Amino acid sequence: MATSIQLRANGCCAGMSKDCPSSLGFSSGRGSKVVLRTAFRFAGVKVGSTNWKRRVVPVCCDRTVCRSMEKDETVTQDLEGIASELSIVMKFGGSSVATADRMREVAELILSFPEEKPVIVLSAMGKTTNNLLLAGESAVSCGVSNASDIAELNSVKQLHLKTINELGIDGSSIFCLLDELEQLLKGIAMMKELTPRTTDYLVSFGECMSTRIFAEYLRKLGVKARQYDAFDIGFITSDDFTNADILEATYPALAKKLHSDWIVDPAIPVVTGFIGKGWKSCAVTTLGRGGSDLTATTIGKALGLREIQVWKDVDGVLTCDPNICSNARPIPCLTFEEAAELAYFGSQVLHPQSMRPARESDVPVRVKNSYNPKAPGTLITKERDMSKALLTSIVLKSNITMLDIVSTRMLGQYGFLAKVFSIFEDLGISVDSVATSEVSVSLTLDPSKLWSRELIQQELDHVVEELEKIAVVHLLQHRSIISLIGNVQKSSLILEKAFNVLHKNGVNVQMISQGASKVNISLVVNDSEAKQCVRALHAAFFENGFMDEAREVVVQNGSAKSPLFAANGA
Ligand SMILES: Nc1ncnc2c1ncn2[C@@H]1O[C@H](COP(=O)(O)OP(=O)(O)O)[C@@H](O)[C@H]1O
Ligand SMILES: N[C@@H](CC(=O)OP(=O)(O)O)C(=O)O
Repeated sequence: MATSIQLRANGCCAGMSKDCPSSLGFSSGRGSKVVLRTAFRFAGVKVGSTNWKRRVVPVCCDRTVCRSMEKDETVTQDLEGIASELSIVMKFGGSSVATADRMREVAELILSFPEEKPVIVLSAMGKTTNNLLLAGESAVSCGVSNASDIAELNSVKQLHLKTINELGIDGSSIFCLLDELEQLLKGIAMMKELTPRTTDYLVSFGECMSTRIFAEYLRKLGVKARQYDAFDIGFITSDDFTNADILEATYPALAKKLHSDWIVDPAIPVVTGFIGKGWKSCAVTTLGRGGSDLTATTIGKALGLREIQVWKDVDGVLTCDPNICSNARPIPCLTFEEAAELAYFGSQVLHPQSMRPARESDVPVRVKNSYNPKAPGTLITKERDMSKALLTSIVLKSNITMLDIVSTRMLGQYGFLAKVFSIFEDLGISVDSVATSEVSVSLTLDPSKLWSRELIQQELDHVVEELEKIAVVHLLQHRSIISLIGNVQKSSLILEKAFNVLHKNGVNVQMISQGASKVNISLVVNDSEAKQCVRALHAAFFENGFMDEAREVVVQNGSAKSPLFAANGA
């Protein structure tokens, strides 16, 4: 049963005690956390919840590790050059690699950080994913003989061929993929159906092409680069086509593959964002729209990297969607919790699940603008100084459905809420926000279930039918959730200001919910008035000197030092 494991890198040394094989003490050194995490992943060892301060790491030994323990082996793994070499992950979204010129600029940007050894994650070029989805839809009804003429297929072909041409690269791998894509569309036309599984295979061509083109272009510039399809290197997912979850086995598999390739032959990895491999089906899956952000944070966690950079076409996470408020401005710092809430409640800037791996591994995420690299961007970390923070961002999620459910039974009856939620569970419908009293509950349903598909009227009718067995139900459609993300410790001030604005604009709030997360207050209003409300709230909180006004009130009240009225933002 005895064992000893020694891990050394960057002046950090770790050793597992013979007497206590389920925990591991280590002598700390610079970067020891990262080194150890990387080491464990590399060795396929699962680490339980860590207590780094006490220098004890509980290790959940899986069978392979236990086996090596029984042999009383001493495993010494010199990690010099593993944890230190690949340092950051840089993800570039579709807008950042939309054309040959953009690819050139991105390559230049990457090379302007010669001290970094980055893992690159790319999305499909520009609107390629949308075009592939439209091409698939057209194929279902166009007939086999017309499949080659689908307009969106030709847009995809033209964009990629033009890019190859302009970058002056060989591109033979892309010609093969474009042929394969056309065959696939003919197949869809023949079958007259497009299943979620085929949809994922279809859209995967976008990332497979963009990464091949970019890696080849880097090589043309004299930079060693290696292209990877995520489904070949250990991105193991659930089989929920179009919206798959990353499974735990992904982390050690990825670390092993990327590290060992690097050791044998160092070359910048260029990895397809957005896609994975279903663990049962072994078919290509996708992580939901915008899923390349999640690819990047998964790699950051797997390799224990120093930083995850997500390069977009805006100066970071903004105080509001710039398409709604042209005056939206960048937020310098956010916590993982704030960013996750913002993403979950509809901000398109980050994938809803993408903060999870970063938060779990405590790797900071930086959101930057590839069109304006000098802009500082947004830094997302575990904690930030909230004493000066009030409202961070306003997020709008439109076209949601709200249900008002009032129990038909008397006050004091137990089990009402349990019954309501079991109905949603049985029907597989996710609930967003909830406000409740003892005999009634109002809740909102996400119609798009995180973009994977629309809730159809039939499903809604069925929910209402089931709920009507125990309650009086009002189904309210065309509603919007306005989420106020910020310091909910200061909710009274936020709500006072918000309701003032809404009252002035003649808007009646139909539901309020303040989540346990303490970073989000959600207000439900009619779709028709939502954008106007968001603009008015943004103007009041971020544009009209509200904080100066608030400070004045405090000064008048003789409590100028109250943190409630400190300047907004980070
Ligand atoms: N709060 C917000 N902050 C920043 N961008 C936002 C916000 N809400 C919506 N957006 C939109 O998200 C876009 C960036 O996300 P996305 O299109 O996924 O970028 P990429 O394709 O480069 O990854 C921006 O162009 C902007 O229009
Ligand atoms: N190409 C995929 C994945 C992605 O992440 O894209 P982007 O980074 O451009 O949002 C999509 O359009 O959904």
